[in-house]
Amino acid sequence: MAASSTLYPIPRCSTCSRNNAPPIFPANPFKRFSNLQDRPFPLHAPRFSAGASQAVSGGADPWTSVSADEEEDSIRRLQNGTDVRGVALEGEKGRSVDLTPRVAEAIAECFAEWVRESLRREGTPEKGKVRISFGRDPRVSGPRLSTAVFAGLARAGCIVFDMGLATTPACFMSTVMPQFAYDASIMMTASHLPYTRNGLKFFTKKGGLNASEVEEICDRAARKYTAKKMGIQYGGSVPSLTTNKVDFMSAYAEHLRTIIKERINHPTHYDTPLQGFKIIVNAGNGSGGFFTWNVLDKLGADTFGSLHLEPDGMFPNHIPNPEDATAMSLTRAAVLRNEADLGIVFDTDVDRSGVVDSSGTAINGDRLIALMSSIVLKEHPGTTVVTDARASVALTEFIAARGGHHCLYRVGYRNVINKGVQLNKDGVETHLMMETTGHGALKENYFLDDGAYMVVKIIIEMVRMKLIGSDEGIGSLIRELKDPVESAELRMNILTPPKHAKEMGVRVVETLKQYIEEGQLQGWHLDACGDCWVSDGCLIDLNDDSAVDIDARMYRVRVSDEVHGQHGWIHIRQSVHNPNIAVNMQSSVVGGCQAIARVLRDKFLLVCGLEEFVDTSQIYKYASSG
Ligand SMILES: O=P(O)(O)OC[C@H]1O[C@H](O)[C@H](O)[C@@H](O)[C@@H]1O
Repeated sequence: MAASSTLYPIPRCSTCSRNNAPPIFPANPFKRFSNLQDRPFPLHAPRFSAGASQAVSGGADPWTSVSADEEEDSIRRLQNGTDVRGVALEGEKGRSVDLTPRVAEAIAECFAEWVRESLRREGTPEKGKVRISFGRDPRVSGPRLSTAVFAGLARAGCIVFDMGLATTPACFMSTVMPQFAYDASIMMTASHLPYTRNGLKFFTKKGGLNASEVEEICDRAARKYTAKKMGIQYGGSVPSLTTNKVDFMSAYAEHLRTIIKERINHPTHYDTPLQGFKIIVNAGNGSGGFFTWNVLDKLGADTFGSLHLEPDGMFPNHIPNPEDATAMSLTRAAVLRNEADLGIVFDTDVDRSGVVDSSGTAINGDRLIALMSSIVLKEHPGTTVVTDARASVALTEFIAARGGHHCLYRVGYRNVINKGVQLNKDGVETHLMMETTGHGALKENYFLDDGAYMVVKIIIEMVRMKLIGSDEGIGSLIRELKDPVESAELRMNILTPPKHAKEMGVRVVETLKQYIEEGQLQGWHLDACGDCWVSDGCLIDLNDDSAVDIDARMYRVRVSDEVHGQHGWIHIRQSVHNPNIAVNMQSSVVGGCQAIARVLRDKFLLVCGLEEFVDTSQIYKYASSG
């Protein structure tokens, strides 16, 4: 979207109720910033040209004549990074349902059209109808929305394969496993978000769609929805709805079992290599229960004491999320109670995981990355590991001490994975890409973030250690990883109307960058370099590199003071999912994060003139605490 000339309404400040501040935005809200002037922000995909739309509909394009309205905007806003996410059920204060069956149908139809166009563009010979698989997590809105998705896919002329309850990585695998090899797949999930939410993730054989591709699909769906609502004819009649039920999860589970058996190659019981191991799974009532009965049990593990395996779309126990404190502490307790060798925590759709070792230590975030790095570095000495830029300095040291290279990159699992793909293309061997949220992808596994596959790697290592006579357990592999002395994550909600939130997020983040570049925040220096495999960590985060699909503005800043020298960092970015700005900090000195928050408050927020547009209460509270 080009810099707009819109004057923003002055919102009411949530903390002080001021609402009569003079407008601070000039006619061009980006005028003050020379680096932003005249540069279109890639916040919205351009509208399709008439030609492009004709290619879709095969005739004159009636959509371009439909003017945008608030409903269209709300459909476009369902794009959340690389996913579609929205409210599917009533029950959230201040939020109405925006992911309705009709909207889901329009999005599914547009995805199918997009797939068909992509296949044609790539010159893939058409072998009849496009085949699309579909899976979902157990959310209560799932069955109703699924019917709508099937209708959208059928309307676009696809053959639909219904996998039923499935995981996100399994959906991708259904496009590459030879006996299935669907052209594309859709997973209906809202990951760890509350039961009222739902969403869609899209895959082709090349992997998950990027943010700009999802943006394009949502934009098209918004116009299709409006056209339909206005009664404009844009396609033939809806074909009769037939879906083919397919038991893909059994095939996928067998695939995981085969990997475990082959790689452990147990000398005495090849088919049951997990005999003698107690493993606790906490599926959080999401889609991950299959891993217990269809993988671990069949390989001989004792999974007695596992938690929340039954799918329940109301998630009655806790949020299925390896970052969730309750999920982790319940799993730790179960591991200790049952004297288990390992505990596993999956998120709802199993693209993320965390583990607990036999001593009850939670291994998620940086620790999980360290554990996976130590395994992968043994297999691929000297490899580069890509993570998001919220990883600790200690993690960089841990990877370097094992001969690896650490590339710190943009937050967002797709960004991290794409960076790894790019590095490999550039000749920099990169086998592991992991986000601190628990998304982890391996080069050996299609660069796919698969929480179950990550756990498979850890289990194989655990058994191998035992086979060579070590009783130390997998926790011993990360004994040398130091925890940061302090770390904090705070949020600043954006107070503008939703349609301006992205733009305001850009403005706040870029204004802070400008202050830092001008030296107004003493001891703060932007962390950026152009080399991706230096051993002390690196960060390419230019935000305006046209080669990179920018979904959110973000910067990491090194922070020093006169007493300690460089003692920490602050990472500031637009949230991918919500109208807020995320602020992460780490420091190696006690009180360091609070000192960073004070500088942010006093030298930036209080003076930048943007305070009216963001809720700074969390920063203020943290800065003045203690
Ligand atoms: O921007 P936020 O709201 O913090 O969310 C950011 C996170 O969202 C999801 O969980 C994605 O899977 C992560 O890759 C991303 O880092």
